[in-house]
Amino acid sequence: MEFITTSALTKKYGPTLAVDEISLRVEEGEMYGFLGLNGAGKTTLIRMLLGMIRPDGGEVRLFGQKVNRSFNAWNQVGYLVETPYAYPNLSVLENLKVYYHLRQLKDPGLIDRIIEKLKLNPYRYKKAAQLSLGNQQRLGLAKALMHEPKLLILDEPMNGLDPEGIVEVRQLLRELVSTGSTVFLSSHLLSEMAKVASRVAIIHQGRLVKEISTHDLAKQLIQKVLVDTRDNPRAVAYLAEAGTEASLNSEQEIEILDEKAIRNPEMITKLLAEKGLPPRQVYTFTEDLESYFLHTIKP
Ligand SMILES: Nc1ncnc2c1ncn2[C@@H]1O[C@H](COP(=O)(O)OP(=O)(O)OP(=O)(O)O)[C@@H](O)[C@H]1O
Repeated sequence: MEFITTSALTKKYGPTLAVDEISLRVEEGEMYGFLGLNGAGKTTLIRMLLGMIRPDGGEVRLFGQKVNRSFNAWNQVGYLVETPYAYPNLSVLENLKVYYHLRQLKDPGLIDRIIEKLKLNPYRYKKAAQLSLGNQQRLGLAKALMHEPKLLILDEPMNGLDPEGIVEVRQLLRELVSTGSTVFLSSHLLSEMAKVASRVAIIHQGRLVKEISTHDLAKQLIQKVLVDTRDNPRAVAYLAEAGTEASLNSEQEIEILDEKAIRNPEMITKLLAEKGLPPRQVYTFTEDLESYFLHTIKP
């Protein structure tokens, strides 16, 4: 079953076409990524999915039902859009209680379970306004998830989280999908999307420019290993002798595009260490959305 269907969905702000005839289909059980640079139109589309703003053209259907005033399945939808906290002067617990009552929920255990799940226990009595951005984001996610919706619509859910928080939210989203939820999430971070979503729509200036499986997207991304030693020209020569093509980039770092090295960068470390040039730094680089646009989408 299609959980989200948009048909030629359009929104204008004056002369700006924020969303320009976007048609999408999200199937039940998918983790669907909505990827675009800042200002691409992600938030505008999400607001239309949630019935927060009216389209100027086209329509939205959730679970096959048209989103309008008589749409009656909001209890099956959880969402997080931009500023996550609603009541800055209330504590985390009070915020969740308000939300519990607003949603007319009937299972008091839900609040404790969601606090546990989002690791908000240490901040239970802290005012929302005093939380770090990452914990505000967790509180927003707690609200989105508390009523155990079938469909989650999340605008940049990784925003403000530290690397550890990103890994936790990533795991949480995967867990939700593995237990049958459907997730639609937006991001400007291509590498993050490639890790979580199964399919990705790429939008640019309001238009859908590509819909691609993350498996195929990963194959199209430029990856390389960057290495720094105390004598990079000599290291490049050693690598060439060993059959690994390498070159110096404009920063005079060693750049290796070889697939084997990308899969196993330790082999480079080992080889150079044996030649007396142990690397000071070895890291794998995966291009970002701007760079991907440059070689695929922009003419
Ligand atoms: N209320 C509004 N009034 C006028 N223009 C708007 C409004 N909301 C959005 N826009 C414009 O519409 C375009 C799309 O904005 P939108 O916020 O949807 O993009 P986004 O992809 O979510 O970007 P960001 O990640 O920066 O929020 C932008 O050019 C933005 O300036």
